Amino acid sequence: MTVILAGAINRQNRINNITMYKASRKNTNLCVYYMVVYLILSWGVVIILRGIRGATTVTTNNREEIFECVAELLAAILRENLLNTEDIGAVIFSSTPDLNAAFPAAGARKFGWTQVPLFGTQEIECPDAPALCIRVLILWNTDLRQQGIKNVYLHGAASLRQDI
Ligand SMILES: O=C(O)C(=O)C[C@]1(C(=O)O)C=C[C@@H](O)C=C1
Repeated sequence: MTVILAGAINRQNRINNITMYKASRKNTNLCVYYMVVYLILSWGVVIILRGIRGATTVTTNNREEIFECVAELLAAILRENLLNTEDIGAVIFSSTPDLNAAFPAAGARKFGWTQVPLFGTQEIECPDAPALCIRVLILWNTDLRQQGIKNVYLHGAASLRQDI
């Protein structure tokens, strides 16, 4: 009686093991299948952090004018690059030493970039460079190549980088 019972349990164990093995094989196959589909769909789509440069000048060290010019510059960069602000990693502004009436970052917030990390700094005083100048570097997560980036230089800053 005991021998018959032990034989039956052994047989059941073997069946259970085979069933579990088949189930795990099926799961592995499914995983491989999903990985292959994912790789095919994402083929060639690589998101990289790239920089968009821009600069503009104001005519006086005036808060409202700084805000207006920052808004104008950011709007132009958005338009040229079809930017989605969700994809912006961070934005760095610089102002020439003659500009202290307002932070360009405050202008960017007024423009609507409330969730974008913003930072400002002072540009070095270079005698040959345009005065009253606000520069920006936008760090953008994009699948574009460097040549696809449109940099925007407005007003007195238009002469700064004629090569790009
Ligand atoms: O692109 C500008 O805004 C410039 O003034 C040019 C330049 C450069 O030589 O690349 C010079 C100084 C700035 O800090 C950033 C860039």
